[in-house]
Amino acid sequence: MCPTCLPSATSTENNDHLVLSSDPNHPANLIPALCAKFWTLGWVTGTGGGASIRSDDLVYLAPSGVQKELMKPQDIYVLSLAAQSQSLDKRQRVYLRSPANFKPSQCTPLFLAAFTKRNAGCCIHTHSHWAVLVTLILEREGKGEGEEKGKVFEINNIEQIKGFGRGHGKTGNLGYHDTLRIPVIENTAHEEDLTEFLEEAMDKYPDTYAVLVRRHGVYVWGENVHKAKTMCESLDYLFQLAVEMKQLGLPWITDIEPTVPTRK
Ligand SMILES: CSC[C@@H](O)[C@@H](O)C(=O)COP(=O)(O)O
Ligand SMILES: [Zn+2]
Repeated sequence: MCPTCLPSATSTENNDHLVLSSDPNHPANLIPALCAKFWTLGWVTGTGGGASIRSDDLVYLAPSGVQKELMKPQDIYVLSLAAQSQSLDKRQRVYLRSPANFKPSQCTPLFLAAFTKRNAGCCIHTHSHWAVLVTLILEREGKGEGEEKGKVFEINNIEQIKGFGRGHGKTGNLGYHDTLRIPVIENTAHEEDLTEFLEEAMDKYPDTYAVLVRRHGVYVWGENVHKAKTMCESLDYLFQLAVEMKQLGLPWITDIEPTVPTRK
C-alpha cells in the first residue's frame, strides 16, 4: 500500500461497485478504453502517460507503472475530492477504492490540479513525440534569449485552432485568426514535483487547457471527456504540423489579414 493512500474501506469490502458497470461511458470503463486508443497513437506507450476522469465528487485514476493500454476497470482507483479537502494533511489522498498490489498514478496531483483549479471533468497526459519535439525546438530557440523565450508555444492562422475553447468560464471557441498559446514548464525528476509549476502556469495562462512539459509530454484537460479528448487530438495535430513547418522553415505565427468574401 502506498504510504500516502488512506483507504476508507478494507480490502475485503473494496467498493468494487464503484468501478463495475455495464455502461461503456462509466469512467472505470472509459479510462482503459481511451488509453487503449491513445497507445495506438504512441501517446501512452511503455507505461508513460495516462488519463483521469472526474464525475462530480469522484475521481477515477489509473495505477502507476502499468501498461496503460491493458488496464481493466478493476485496476482503477477512486478518490473523493470532498473527503480529500476535509483531510487535515492535504498530501494524504483519501481513496474510496484502492486495487491491491498497485500504487496510484504518479500523475495524480497533476490531474487533481486540473479538477480542482479548473473544474475539469477529464485530464489526459501524453508522451507524444510531437509534444516533446515542440518543447525541444522551443528550448533551442530560447537558449541565451530573454526569460520568456522558449516557455510558450504559439501558433495562429491554422484551421485546427478552432478546436479549442476560449478558456475556462468563457463561451465559444478560438477563431482561425486567434493565437493559441500553450505554456511550457521544465521537467522534474519526479512527476509529482511538476504540480507546483503546472499550477503556476495555470495561474499565468488562465485560458489555457494544456501545459507542455519540456522533454516529457503534455497535460490537456477539458470540461468533459469529449472536450479533453478532442482538444488533445487537435493539439497533437498542431504539434506535428508545427514540427514539420519548422523543418520547412515556415513560421508558426503569421500576419494574415482576415479576408471578407465578396459575394456575386
Ligand atoms: C515511462 S515512466 C513515465 C512516468 O514516470 C510518468 O511520466 C508517467 O507519465 C506515468 O506515470 P504513472 O505513475 O505510470 O501513471
Ligand atoms: Zn509522464
